[in-house]
Amino acid sequence: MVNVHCLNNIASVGLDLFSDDYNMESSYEDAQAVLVRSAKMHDMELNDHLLAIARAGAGVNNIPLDKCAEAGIVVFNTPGANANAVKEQVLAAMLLASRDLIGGNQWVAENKDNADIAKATEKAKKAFAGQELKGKKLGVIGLGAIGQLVANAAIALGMDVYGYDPYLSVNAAWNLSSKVTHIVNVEDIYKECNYITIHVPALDSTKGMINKAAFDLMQDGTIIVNCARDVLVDETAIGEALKSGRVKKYVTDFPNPTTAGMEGAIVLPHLGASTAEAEDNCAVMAVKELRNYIENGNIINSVNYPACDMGVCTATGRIAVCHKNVPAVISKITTILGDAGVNIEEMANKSRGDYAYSLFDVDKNVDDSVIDKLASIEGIIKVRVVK
Ligand SMILES: NC(=O)c1ccc[n+]([C@@H]2O[C@H](COP(=O)([O-])OP(=O)(O)OC[C@H]3O[C@@H](n4cnc5c(N)ncnc54)[C@H](O)[C@@H]3O)[C@@H](O)[C@H]2O)c1
Ligand SMILES: O=C(O)[C@H](O)COP(=O)(O)O
Repeated sequence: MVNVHCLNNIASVGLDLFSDDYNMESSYEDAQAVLVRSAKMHDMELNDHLLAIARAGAGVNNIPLDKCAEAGIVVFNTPGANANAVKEQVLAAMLLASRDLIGGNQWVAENKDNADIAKATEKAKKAFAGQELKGKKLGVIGLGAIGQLVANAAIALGMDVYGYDPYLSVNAAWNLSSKVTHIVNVEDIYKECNYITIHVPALDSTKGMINKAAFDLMQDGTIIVNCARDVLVDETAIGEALKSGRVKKYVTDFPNPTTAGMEGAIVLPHLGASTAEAEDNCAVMAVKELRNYIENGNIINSVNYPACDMGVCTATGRIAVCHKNVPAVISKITTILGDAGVNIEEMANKSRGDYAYSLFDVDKNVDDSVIDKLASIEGIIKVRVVK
């Protein structure tokens, strides 16, 4: 039985994919597999039997990725599974920032008892007039799963779209409309665009990237949309930019003591991925990733270990090894297996930064003493008999 613990609510359509071999009632302390959305895991203990964590979503800044890698815990996310939900929210955000629908709706609520509301409307409505998206310049920073969908949708709405992503994957580039103008210096986005939306992960290199220097380059009345993470925008600087009129509206999905109530900000309670469709997609993908890792040792969509996929094991046994990406680990493993009379039928060895992962399909069952010998090799983090 494999113990599973959910740190957040995970859609049942995903959880239903676990077979009877999984115990869904496990505590966190006993879990071998954990499912999480935005629960913060940085200060949580990582138990010795924890094999994998699946983030049902995109951002993984709530998970200590290096600490997990060091403990041989493979962390997965679900790339693209909630991208359409966020794209639709970004479109709504741009519209809410352009047309004062919120103010207009509030006016109606405040005047609901006025018997002459229909007449009053025609006088009052000029206070809520707005501008159109068509023909405006939109800068998209980060053209991954979400950014590319936003860019393409904005093209369809008649916007002039500028895209910036120095690490753009080939797949993302293929999916991007050829009408998107490729921007090499992010400063050009700040200088040129009426609307700017950011879709990059929260990393040391991206924190505070939209800062005072960026606002100083912008035109008056720029609209900023942030459905990625609060830390990407310098919130003191955007408060000042809103006061000066450099920024007309800041739509953010991340309330905190600074943004909640900030004048000129439209603040949403982290709703980007909160659609039934996105929650289902993320849950299904996360559970499939966990099962594939636990049952086959395969790693697909990890954010701290390399991809490694040998399909379903047809040999007698399969051994999975999380290890440091250092010389001679593989030769030491093959020597120990050879000395034990075990033949390797197939193997894979992949690395990612400081860490590596290897799978060995072998012709006989390997006893505990051999596994212990493998585990004692310098640089080996975790050895698991998958089959
Ligand atoms: N509001 C929500 O509910 C919600 C939902 C999903 C994702 N998110 C956030 O949005 C982020 C992006 O999600 P995604 O699914 O598009 O991820 P993704 O990994 O598909 O795309 C991220 C893109 O950012 C690019 N990038 C990285 N550093 C950059 C930089 N310095 N400048 C420009 N581009 C850079 C990468 O090359 C990549 O193409 C997530 O990391 C998460 O924080 C929020
Ligand atoms: O990174 C993400 O996928 C989003 O921020 C969604 O977070 P949630 O799953 O907590 O809604």
